[in-house]
Amino acid sequence: MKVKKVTLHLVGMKLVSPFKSSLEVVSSRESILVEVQDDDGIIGWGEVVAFSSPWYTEETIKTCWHVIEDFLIPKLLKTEISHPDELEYLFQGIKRNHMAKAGVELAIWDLYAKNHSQPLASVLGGTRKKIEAGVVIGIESIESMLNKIAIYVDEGYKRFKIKIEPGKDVEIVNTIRQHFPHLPLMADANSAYTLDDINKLRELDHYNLMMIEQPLGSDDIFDHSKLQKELNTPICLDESIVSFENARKAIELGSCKIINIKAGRVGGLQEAKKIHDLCMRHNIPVWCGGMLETGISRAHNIALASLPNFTIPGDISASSRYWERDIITPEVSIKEGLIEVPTDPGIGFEINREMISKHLMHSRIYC
Ligand SMILES: O=C(O)CCC(=O)C1=CC=C[C@@H](O)[C@@H]1C(=O)O
Ligand SMILES: [Mg+2]
Repeated sequence: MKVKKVTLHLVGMKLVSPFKSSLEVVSSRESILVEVQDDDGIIGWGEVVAFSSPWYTEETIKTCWHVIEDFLIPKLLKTEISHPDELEYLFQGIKRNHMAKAGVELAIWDLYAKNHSQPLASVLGGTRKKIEAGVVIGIESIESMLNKIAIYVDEGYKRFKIKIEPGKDVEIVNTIRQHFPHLPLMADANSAYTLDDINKLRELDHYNLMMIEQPLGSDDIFDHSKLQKELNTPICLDESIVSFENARKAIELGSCKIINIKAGRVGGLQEAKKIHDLCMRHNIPVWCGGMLETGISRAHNIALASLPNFTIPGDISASSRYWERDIITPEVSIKEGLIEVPTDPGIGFEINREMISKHLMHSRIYC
């Protein structure tokens, strides 16, 4: 494959309702859509999932645009590629900037799969025809969280994640458990606690949570290893796992029993696959995280989650969970809590260019 043209589209989309975690309230979302075209006119799509400000990781939409434009695209346009795994080597001189790299890498995977007339899920090694859908409820009033959970239960979701923070944790979990005693429930703290909060975190052990996601510092696998020894509830790491090497060390230290894999956070689908395989060898189940993304990244997530060790429903919900109208056709929908893995080549969804134009803030072509 020889990429002859790259187009970056910056879009801005309003969420159907604001999403609050312990770190930030997100009401609208900027995303960079990466469109690559090869010599034969075949097009692949990727998405950069960094946010506009560096609250979740250090990257932002602006840093990603800069890194992609000034460093990644010039390398890409100069190089003949036979497989997406070659990008790791091509981009190795550029430190970190995982979300920028992943945006480009995802587009190359889509292009590669379309070039081979294969669904992306198949070329990644996926084995599932359908994946189980999970949904996330941000920090809101307890009444509103209970209402939302009831609606999502009716919609068939298989796993429910709530966001927690100090002062909005045990009481909320306790109330939810009173109303939904058997709900497959987990809590994500986005690093809001320290080891000083160990008694509070121990209280959560009484509520049969599937896991507690990222309770401690985003770069702290050591304290997580201490905490996991004190808790019965499995710890799942999100922000702390930015590479295969992190995952290896976290597993060796016993810092977690579950890992949330996001292709954007780890630099792309190839690294995500490597972490998946490592976890599988160590009996660590994984699930696919979400980033309040458009249908393009959501489609990549569906393909990734079709791999065999994605045994826990991820944060992959219907397009309508976040968007009035998504930018892919058909939109992602849930039937009996399941999402079908597309069988058409590449990501298996059409891109709705009209919707992209509607939300376009800026675009640029490189060739
Ligand atoms: O449904 C989704 O897309 C997942 C939403 C979600 O939980 C998150 C999105 C982005 C950053 C975080 O707050 C977070 C997470 O930590 O997993
Ligand atoms: Mg998380």
